[in-house]
Amino acid sequence: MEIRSVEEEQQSPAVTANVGLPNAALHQVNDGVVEIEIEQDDSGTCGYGPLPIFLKFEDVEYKINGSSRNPVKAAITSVASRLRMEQGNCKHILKGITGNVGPGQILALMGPSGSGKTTLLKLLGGRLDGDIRGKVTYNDTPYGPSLKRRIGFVAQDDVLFPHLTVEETLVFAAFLRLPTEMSRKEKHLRAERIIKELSLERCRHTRVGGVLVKGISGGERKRTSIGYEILVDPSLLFLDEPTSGLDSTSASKLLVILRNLAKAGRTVITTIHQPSSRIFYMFDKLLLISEGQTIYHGNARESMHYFSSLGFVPEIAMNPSEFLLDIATGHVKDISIPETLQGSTDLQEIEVKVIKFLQCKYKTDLEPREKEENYHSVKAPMKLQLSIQIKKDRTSNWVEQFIILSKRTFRERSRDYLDKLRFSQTVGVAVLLGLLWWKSNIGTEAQLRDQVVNKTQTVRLLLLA
Ligand SMILES: Nc1ncnc2c1ncn2[C@@H]1O[C@H](COP(=O)(O)OP(=O)(O)OP(=O)(O)O)[C@@H](O)[C@H]1O
Repeated sequence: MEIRSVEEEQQSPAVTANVGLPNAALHQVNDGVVEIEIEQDDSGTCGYGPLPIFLKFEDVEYKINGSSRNPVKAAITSVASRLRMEQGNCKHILKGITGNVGPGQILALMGPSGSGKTTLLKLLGGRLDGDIRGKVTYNDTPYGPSLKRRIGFVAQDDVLFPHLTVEETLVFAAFLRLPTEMSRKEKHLRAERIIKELSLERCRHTRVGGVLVKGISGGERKRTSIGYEILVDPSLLFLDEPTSGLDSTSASKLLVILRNLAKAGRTVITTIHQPSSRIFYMFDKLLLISEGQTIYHGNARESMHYFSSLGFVPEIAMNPSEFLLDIATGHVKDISIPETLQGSTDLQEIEVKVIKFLQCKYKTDLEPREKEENYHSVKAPMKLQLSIQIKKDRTSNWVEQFIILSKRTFRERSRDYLDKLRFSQTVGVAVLLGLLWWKSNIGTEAQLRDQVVNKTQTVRLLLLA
C-alpha cells in the first residue's frame, strides 16, 4: 500500500476510507495505491488545528550506559551494574521495537512493570537522549526542533501549581504558550473551550492542591494536566499512565476524552497498566512489550485472537488486559499453552520459555509485515512531510514571558503566604516569642547571654512538646 497526496496523483478514487480525521481522507485508487486528501482547516482556529502526523518506528533500541564522569554517579552506577545490569556496564532496555500509529488512533503501550513502556514513550516523544538506535519518523521525517510544539506530553507525575485554580492554571498556560497573533480574548476563549471539553466546569474555581493543600480530585487533576498540554493543539499526544490512581468510572471517562481528542485528528499514544475491558476496547492499536521486546503489535481487538491462534487460551473468564499481562510475564496459571511448551513443572522455566516463544513468534509472524508496511509501502504525502518541518506560530517573547511568569508566581506565592492557617501560625509564633522576651532583664552583656541561653532552652522544650 502506498500513500500519496492528491496533488501528486490525479486519478479518480475508487474507494474512500475515513482515517478518523475531520480534514483528511484516504482514497484507494488502483493497485492498492492510497492517497490522502487534506482539506484546508476552516474551523476558526487561525489555521491552528492539529496537523495529521503518522508516527513510525522501526527496530528501536535503547541502552543505558552506566559510565559517568561524575565520581559519585560513577560509583553508584558501578554498584548498580554489578547488581543488575546486563553486559557489564550497559543495560539494554528496548531491544528492537517496531510499530506505527496514525491520526485518529489511540495506541496503547502495555506490558509488565519494568518492561520499557515509559522509556519507549519518552523516546517516541523526543524526550530521551543517549544510546538510541533504529528509526523513528513523523510523516516520514526525522525528529526536529519544529516538532516540539506539535507534541504534548502528559507525564505520570504532573507538575501543577497547588495554589492556582484550574481556570488560572489554564489561562496562564494559554498566555504563555499560545501564539502572539492571538488576542487576549481568543486566549481566554481557548482556555474556556478546554475547560468545557474536559468537563472541568465544576472545579474551575477550585485550587489544584498538592501534598499539604487540599484541592481537586485525582481525575480532575489528570484532566487539568491534559488540558495544559492540549491548549496548544498538539498533533501527537503522549500520556504516561493517565488512569493510574483513578477508579474505573473516572478512568473510562478519561478514555472517552482521549477518544474525542483522537477523533479530532490527533495521534494519541498512552502507556497503561491494567485497563478494564471497557477501556481496553477503546484502544485502536496495542503494543505489548515483554522484557524490552514486542510480543504483539496490531489491532487491539484482534490481540486475543492472535494469542489463541498460538495456543494461549484462558481457561476461566478473564479481562483481556489481565490475560495479556499474564502471558507477557510468562505467568500462565489458568491459561492453556501450546504443547511444545508443556512438560516442565518448574514455573520459572515455563515463564522463560513462554516469553521466548512469544518474542520469536512475533519476530517471525508479525514483524516482517509491520516493517513492510512501515517503510516500504506506506509513505506520507509530500504536503505532510513539508508541513511538519514548518515551525508553529511564534509564542510570546522573553519579556512577555517574564511578566506572565512573575504574575503567576506572585499569585501562587501570595496565596501560600497569606493562607489563613499559615498567617495565624506566623502571628502566633511572633506573639509567643514577644512574650518570652517581654520585660527580660538584659541590662548587661552577661545578663543578655543568660537570657539567650534560657530562651533557647524554653523554645526547644516548647518545640519538643
Ligand atoms: N535512567 C535509568 N537508569 C537505569 N535504569 C533505568 C533508567 N530508566 C529506566 N531504567 C530501567 O529500564 C527498565 C524499564 O523502565 P520503564 O520505566 O520504561 O518501565 P515501565 O514498563 O514503564 O515500568 P512501570 O510500568 O513500572 O512504570 C526498568 O528496569 C528500569 O529500571
